[in-house]
Amino acid sequence: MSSKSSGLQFQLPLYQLQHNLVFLPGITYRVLVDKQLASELAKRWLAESNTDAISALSAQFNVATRRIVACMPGVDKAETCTVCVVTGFYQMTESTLISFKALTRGRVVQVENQKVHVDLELTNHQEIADMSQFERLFTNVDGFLAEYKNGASDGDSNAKSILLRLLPLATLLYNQLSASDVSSGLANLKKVYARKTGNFGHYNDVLVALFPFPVSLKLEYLQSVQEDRVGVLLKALDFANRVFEEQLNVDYLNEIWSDLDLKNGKSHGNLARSQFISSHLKNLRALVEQIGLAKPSARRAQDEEDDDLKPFQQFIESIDHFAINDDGKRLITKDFQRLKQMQSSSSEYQVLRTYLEVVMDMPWQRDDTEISFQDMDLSKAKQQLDADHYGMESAKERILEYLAVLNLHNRNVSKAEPEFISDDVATKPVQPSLKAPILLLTGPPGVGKTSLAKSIAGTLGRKFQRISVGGLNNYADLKGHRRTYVGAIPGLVIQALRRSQSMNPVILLDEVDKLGSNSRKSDSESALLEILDPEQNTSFQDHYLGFPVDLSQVLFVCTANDLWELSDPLRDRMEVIELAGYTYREKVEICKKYIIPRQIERAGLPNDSVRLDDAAILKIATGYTREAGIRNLERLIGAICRGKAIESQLGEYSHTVAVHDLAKYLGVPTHLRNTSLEETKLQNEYGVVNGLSYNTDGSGSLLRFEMVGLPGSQNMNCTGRLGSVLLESSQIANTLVGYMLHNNLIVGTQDYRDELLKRYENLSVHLHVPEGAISKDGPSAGITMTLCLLSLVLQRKVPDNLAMTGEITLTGKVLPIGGVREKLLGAHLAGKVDRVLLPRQNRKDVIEDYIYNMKDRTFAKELMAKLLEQEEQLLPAGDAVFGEPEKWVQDSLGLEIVYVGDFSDVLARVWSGDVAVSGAVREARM
Ligand SMILES: Nc1ncnc2c1ncn2[C@@H]1O[C@H](COP(=O)(O)OP(=O)(O)OP(=O)(O)O)[C@@H](O)[C@H]1O
Repeated sequence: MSSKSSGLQFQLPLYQLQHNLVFLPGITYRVLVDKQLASELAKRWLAESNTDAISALSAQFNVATRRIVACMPGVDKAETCTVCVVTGFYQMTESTLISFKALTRGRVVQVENQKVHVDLELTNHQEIADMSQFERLFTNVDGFLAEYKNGASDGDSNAKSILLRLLPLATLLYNQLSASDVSSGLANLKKVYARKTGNFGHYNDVLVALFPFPVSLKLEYLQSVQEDRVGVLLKALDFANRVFEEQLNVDYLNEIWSDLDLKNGKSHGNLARSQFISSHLKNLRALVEQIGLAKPSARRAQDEEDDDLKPFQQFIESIDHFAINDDGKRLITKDFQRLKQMQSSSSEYQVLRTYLEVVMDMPWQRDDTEISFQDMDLSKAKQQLDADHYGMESAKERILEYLAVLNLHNRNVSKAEPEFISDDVATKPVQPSLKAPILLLTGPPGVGKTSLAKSIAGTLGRKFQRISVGGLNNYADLKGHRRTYVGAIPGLVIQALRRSQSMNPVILLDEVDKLGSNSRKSDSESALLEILDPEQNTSFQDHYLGFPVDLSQVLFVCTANDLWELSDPLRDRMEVIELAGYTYREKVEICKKYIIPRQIERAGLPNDSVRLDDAAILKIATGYTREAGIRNLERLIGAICRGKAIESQLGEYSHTVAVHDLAKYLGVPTHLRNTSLEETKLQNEYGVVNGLSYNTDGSGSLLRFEMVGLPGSQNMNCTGRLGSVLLESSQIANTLVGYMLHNNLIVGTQDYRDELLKRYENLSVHLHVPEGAISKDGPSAGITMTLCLLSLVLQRKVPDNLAMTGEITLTGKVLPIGGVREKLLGAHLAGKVDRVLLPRQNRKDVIEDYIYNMKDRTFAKELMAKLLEQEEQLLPAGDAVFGEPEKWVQDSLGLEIVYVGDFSDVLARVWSGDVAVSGAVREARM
């Protein structure tokens, strides 16, 4: 310190200042001190206050109080301290406010046991030769304060000054320099320095204390020896002047601001500016906090915010290890940087945060983890499929084939040498992509499509996710909404991956045939095509994520009720596995083996506590439900089990449920007796024929065609929501019957033929197909309609135990139709019918169905080859056949199949030869 030591040495109590505090003589400082620390300090002062040294010191500085303390600046091994007198001591709730009036500097001689031995500086003499730095400082301060103030009051008119206010340093300085005591102090000093001569020691101390110089400068000034002190001060002034003239110069700032446009282009200029502003605000906050202006709560909020972003930060730091597309990595990192700059209260912050949360929550594979495939034991997979599902042998076989293929794929993938893209990324092996075929399970509702898909996931040990795509109208549902939309979310596929927390789950796309309304169908379908196409789905673009995602490890399984509702491109991408409905016998078996045990468990009853006999199950299947699948059946069994659960708690309990108990649990059956096919009292049943239909839900059913004749002239009126193809069939029927009558093709006397023709010519008919709620279409009612009309003209009843299906041509030829399996099942489920007329060419379908249901698959395939070979020989002759497949249908469905090649066959079979046509109907072709 002073080269001239005062020789006045004192031992004073020590108060260690915080690191950012430097006390300079001539100023009174108020400091908040922890309550406990303050009381310890007070004790020390009191203990020391009666010493002679303190009395002498009080006298020296002419202070009344004897509470004198040496305040040490917060640096290691400080050489100088400030000797202060405590002028105030105010107890507050949480802390104590102490006022220190700084008296003089003291050179630290020794520090010991909370006491400091100091050599006091008694004089502080400083003269200044050149006052220009001081003048410059005051001019700069005045100019700065005015400019800053202008910006605050001018509104938008003074854009330059607003820029100034963006600078944290400017705001900080303005806050400090415009504080009332500082500004009045500076104004007084200005006057003092205007005198230009004299001892400025005391004023220099006050100037340094008042002016917001950096703490390091203040410390240097405090510790400097008297001779050097002016030099240090001038250095500080020069520093401050340069800050005002360069950093806080409005024109200079304006240049930087305009530069943002030049560097980033006009379109990105705004973004750059907003970043500029937000970074300044952030810096400002940090600065304000640093000097202790920010409230502790604000500080805490900032800390919390940083903590809040920590998981994102960690994710970004390790992003290179995740199997995320390079574009994606870049985008995510950029978005995170943007998030950091944003105000947490802004709405965009929330949107971006949610986005990053979604991205982070995706089950990204780590690049360094190798995908390991376990070889699947196919016999175990078969066991599991058998354990989960009854019957459906062919479907299970196809699934096993599929699993075997998958297994081979996986083996090849794990054996394949990892490819390396280039030397610089050589550490990242590229996983060869797996192109698994996509399965499509079709069939009526409740036949086990969903549960089969679940079993596949189970056998593969993969997670299972179901996405119902039925009714999806919007492309964005599958592919996500762009982030610009309010409430945007990722598409269903990405959501499924996120839910399953796996990049290789089995995803079931349910009801792909019901995708979208007609007008929007192609939209959603093209999204589905992209997802299902192995070539495209390695880089699937979800709009929300905004970068490509690899879906090639996902196993997609689709379900549909009606295969033909799918567009060709979609159908072509998939391996179709058809599931048929169940016969009554199969339903009984499934009920006993699967449904009843499952429902007993769900009802919380002990095993085997509900026993339904076969007759009761059959009654439920025929009287309460008549569906192709077993969903309702299961629901009803569930109702019985719940009824039993109540009984078990009320006392009397019997395990068995017989037919007569059913009403108690299930109420009135939906089908009491099949009355729909019985005669009415109003008229003869001429013109009523049972057709067979294939419904949009993939099931088959019996459809009654009614035709009534009225006097008229060959008008035909059709009702029952018939589609255009059915209406065409009715015209064909009319023409064909007319042709047969006009050409006397019906065998009989001429009078009889004439009478038939007359009857036909004076007839107007009305064709109605009941169940008007359902729209009907398709060509397969050709023979049914023709027979209806003929039955009316001949006035001959068609047996009601007979049902038929087949397309008819104008030449009377019967053409094959689709959905044979479902139609036969529909006839079976309807009851009453025991004979079915099928087009001869549909025999191959009956053979297929027979083979489909055989348990021994190897034998089944051999048999199929044999049967098809026979069929090829038999078919051209159009012979009537009744072989093993027909016998199987008779045994399992109770239906006799009769094949017909043309309409004469139909007549022969329906009326047992009583009605015949002479000559070949084929001659009608002219
Ligand atoms: N062969 C079967 N063996 C055992 N249980 C079966 C069988 N078929 C179906 N189920 C059971 O029937 C219920 C309904 O099946 P599921 O939901 O899979 O039908 P679905 O064909 O997917 O119907 P939808 O087309 O309406 O979605 C399930 O509980 C399933 O386990």
